[in-house]
Amino acid sequence: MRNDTLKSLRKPVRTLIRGGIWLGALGGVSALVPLFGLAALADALQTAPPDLHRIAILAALIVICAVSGWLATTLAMGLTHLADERLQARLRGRIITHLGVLPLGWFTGTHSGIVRKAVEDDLTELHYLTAHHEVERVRAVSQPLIGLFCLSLLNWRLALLAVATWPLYGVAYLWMMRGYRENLQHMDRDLAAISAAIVELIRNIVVIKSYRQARRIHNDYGQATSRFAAFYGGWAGRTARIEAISALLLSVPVIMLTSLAGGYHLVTAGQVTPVMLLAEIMVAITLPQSFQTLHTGNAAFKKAQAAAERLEHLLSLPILPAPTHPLSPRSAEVTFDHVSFAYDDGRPVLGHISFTCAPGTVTALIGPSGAGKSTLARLVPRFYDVTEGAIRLGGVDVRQLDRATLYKQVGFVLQEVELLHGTVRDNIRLGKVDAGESDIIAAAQAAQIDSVIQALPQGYDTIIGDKHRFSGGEAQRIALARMILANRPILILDEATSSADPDHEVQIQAALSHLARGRTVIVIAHRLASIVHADQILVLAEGQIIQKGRHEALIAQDGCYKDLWEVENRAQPHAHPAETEGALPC
Ligand SMILES: Nc1ncnc2c1ncn2[C@@H]1O[C@H](COP(=O)(O)OP(=O)(O)OP(=O)(O)O)[C@@H](O)[C@H]1O
Repeated sequence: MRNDTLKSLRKPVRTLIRGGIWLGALGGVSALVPLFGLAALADALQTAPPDLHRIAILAALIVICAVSGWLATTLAMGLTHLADERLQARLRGRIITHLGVLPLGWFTGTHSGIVRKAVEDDLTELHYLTAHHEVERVRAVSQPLIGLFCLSLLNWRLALLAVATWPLYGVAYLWMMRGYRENLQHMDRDLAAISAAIVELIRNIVVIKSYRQARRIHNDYGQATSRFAAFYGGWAGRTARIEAISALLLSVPVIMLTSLAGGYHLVTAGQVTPVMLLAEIMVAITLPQSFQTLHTGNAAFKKAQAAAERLEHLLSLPILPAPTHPLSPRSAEVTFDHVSFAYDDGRPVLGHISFTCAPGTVTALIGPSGAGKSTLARLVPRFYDVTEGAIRLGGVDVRQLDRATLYKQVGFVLQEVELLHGTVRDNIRLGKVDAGESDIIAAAQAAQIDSVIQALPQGYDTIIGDKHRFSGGEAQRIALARMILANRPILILDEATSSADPDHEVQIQAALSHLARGRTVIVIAHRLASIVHADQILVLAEGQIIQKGRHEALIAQDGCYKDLWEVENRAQPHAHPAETEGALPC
């Protein structure tokens, strides 16, 4: 299965790789000819008088074979590098295209690591395999085989002599690899424990320090590293000793000594000539390199297989289906028609939700944490597709709109405001790429952020993330300015005031009022005070709408909303949203 994945990924460049493999084999074999040629040359030089014609032919043959061997190898590498380049370009293209059609919801999870790993690490693993390993491997296999075959043509004893130390090496190698897989898994587990301790330390550093728990976390980290050191020290020590012995068995001096000792007997017994022995030595000393190449190549191959599987997984993630006959919405009305939704785990998050947002009205969603407010709001711009029912924009199912039309209709400002690395101007201009300076400034003014930007030494040219960082509330107002510029008829605002302090919240509310004017807005709110004028308030609990209506109507009836209103009014005027929310009675 693993091999199939790798094969199918590399199928488009298979011909180039095969060409590289054949040329690599040719290069490996050609590189052997000079070795035998040198031995024959030594023989020719011994004869008296020297046969100059034979010497010249041999010398020319040696040079031609050495050069053509080098050429074949270079060409082989050229072909495999070309294959790799095409494969990388193709895979990058496929990744980018696929990322472009994945549901937006996929990106809100913790998936950025997968994309980074795919684009950086996994493609690099494939690079080594495609561009280098195939040619190196075919050389590593063909050279010893042909070398030994030629030696056995001269005298089978020479071929045996060339591999005399191999059985000992084989035993040492098998000994070294005993329990390799289990030990590797053990090592992975220990390393994962160390990583977890580091991640825990970094992620929670503020909490850890403020509660003086640094020592406990250091202890966890210390124990994890000690466990790893104890295990790895034992394994690596044993392996290193055996590796040293096996390396010695394949070292040039040991091979030469063995060849000379064995060769001496063969020469004195008249079974081979000294020149034949010279050829044997030259072949024998090239063999360990082949072992080394096969050994490292095998590890690279396994890594590439795992990388191919990860890439295949990424590329096979289900995409957001595109309509075959896209339609256009007839108005900015939003309708939820018996919508149910469950994430991949299958647990129902929303059940049979129905409501309509008339064009140009504000609908507020409230409810306890985990009620499904964000999920509901994110279904409109198709972060995910509904499991049952339908969401319609201007009477058209969102699944019948092509992506460009959908995003032209629906704008969203989410909990995590994303400002890109670039100037403030460019960040606002994202809303409308051809916007002029006056439009940008007008949008920033409407979003109550212009004065903050103007006060910066570089104003709208300030690079975000370089020397300047905006506060959460400021970042949100920049995102709102962007949205004002984008001028979408339908807006989804998810907890747009959550990271603002009370002073900033007033400004954000002003920006929101400007933005909401004349648009259909669905806003997730944590403070009821900010939504008392909403045209419609939906109270959600456990994925169901439990109350619906305007503020006045809702506080006039017993229920969750009235309780919440009382809790909020009893609480300190500027309670943090989460505090009020934690006190939700429903
Ligand atoms: N990507 C996801 N995969 C699986 N379950 C999820 C995912 N996102 C949210 N959930 C679950 O769906 C339910 C509703 O979550 P959601 O974020 O929509 O609630 P919420 O009312 O917006 O909460 P909050 O006010 O805390 O943001 C929760 O049980 C949550 O654990």
